[in-house]
Order: sequence, then C-alpha cells, then structure tokens
Amino acid sequence: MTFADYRQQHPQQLLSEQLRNYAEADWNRAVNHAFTEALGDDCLADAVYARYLVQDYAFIDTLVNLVARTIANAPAMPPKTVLAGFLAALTSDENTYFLRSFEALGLSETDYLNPELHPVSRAIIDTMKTSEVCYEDAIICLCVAEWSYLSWSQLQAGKPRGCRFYLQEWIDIHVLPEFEQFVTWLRAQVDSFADRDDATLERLAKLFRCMCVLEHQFFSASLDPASVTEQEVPRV
Ligand SMILES: Cc1ncc(CN)c(N)n1
Repeated sequence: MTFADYRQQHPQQLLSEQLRNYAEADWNRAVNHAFTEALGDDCLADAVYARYLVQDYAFIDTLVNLVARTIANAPAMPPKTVLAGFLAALTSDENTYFLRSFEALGLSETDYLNPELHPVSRAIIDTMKTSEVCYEDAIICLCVAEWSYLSWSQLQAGKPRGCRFYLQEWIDIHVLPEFEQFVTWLRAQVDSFADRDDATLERLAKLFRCMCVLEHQFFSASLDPASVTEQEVPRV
C-alpha cells in the first residue's frame, strides 16, 4: 500500500500518527525490543551495554551536526530556539553521561573514539548526513530517533530502579519532561508537513520507516552484532 492510500483510509489521523502507524510493525519492534526490556529489567550484561554505548557515541557527532544544520535551515526563529535547546542538552548533559558511563564500564578513549562501525551504525550516520540538507527530512529523522526513545523509555521507567547508574540514567534522560516536550514539538513540526505534495510525503514515509528499521536493528546488533547483516540494512 502506498502512503497516499494509507492517508486516504485514515484521514482523521495527524501526519505523525499516520507515519507511525504506516510503519507500525517496525516502530513496534524498535519500541518493544529485547534490548530495552533487558535494560529496564537491569539484566543487560555490561559488555553488551558497552558495545551499544560505543556505537551510539560514534554518531553523536553526526547527530549534533544534523541539529546544527537544521537550526540553519529552520524557516523561523521559534524552531531555531527549540532546536538550539536540544543541541545544548546533547553537547552538555548527554555528552558527559557518555563519558561518565565509559569510565564506569572501564572503557578508555582508545575503546570509544573511532571504533569499528557496525553496518547499522554506518547506515544511521549516512541517513542523517543525507537528511541534513532538507528541513523536512531532518525533522523526520529526529522525530523517529527521539520519539522512539521516549516511547521505549516510558515503558521501562515504571520498573524497579536498578543500581547501575548508566542503565538507569539512560532511561531517566529520555523521560524528562523537557525531553517529552521536545518530542511533542517534533511531532507538531511533522504534522505541519501535511500540506506537502504526494511525492514528498511518500519520500518522508519511506524515510520514517527506514529510521524505524535502523532503530530496531541497532538494538539487535548491540545484543548480537552477527544478527544483522550488511544486506539487511535499509538505505534511503
Ligand atoms: C540509535 C539511537 N537513536 C536515538 C537516540 C536518541 N537520541 C540514540 N541515542 N541512539
């Protein structure tokens, strides 16, 4: 089914809902993954979390650049202000979270700077770089990345707190009220794209689904790098 067909059948939904529901199977795989379940249950092995965190830190640079470019491409001051707030959080609290966690996990700069990238990490970096030239594409990438993290974190946040700060804080960061407000804002930006032409919306739907697949593959590859092969990784 094309996204245009899906929209015609569900005209009452906002664009962000239509995009998520059109990509439902992959969205659900990302938000209800065995990796995030184990993280919330405090039973993820340190070695697995370290592997995840090293790959995640490898694209923080790309994410920061994506947000910076999106500030430059934003059509007005209000979106620039919101994105600048997110950029500040990424480059301060989130960055120091990674550094504190690496230290606690016994990882040195040699381990976490310039690691060998898994094909999924490479694809996320490439997708973000390709998307940063267009405001709509960049907002779709950010929306999937941050909305899916808010969603899985909300599912895990009610569980008994574990004692490894790096697991607990990763959930806490993604359920902060200001983070939830940022996701609400991203969804509203996406909703405002509803008047774009069919070809653009079809492209945005493809990008949205691709990002959902990359998010769940990223978790799978963290549990077992061999479980996701280069051929299975989608490219936009
Ligand atoms: C793969 C991935 N996707 C999203 C996020 C949330 N910023 C993240 N840290 N890592």
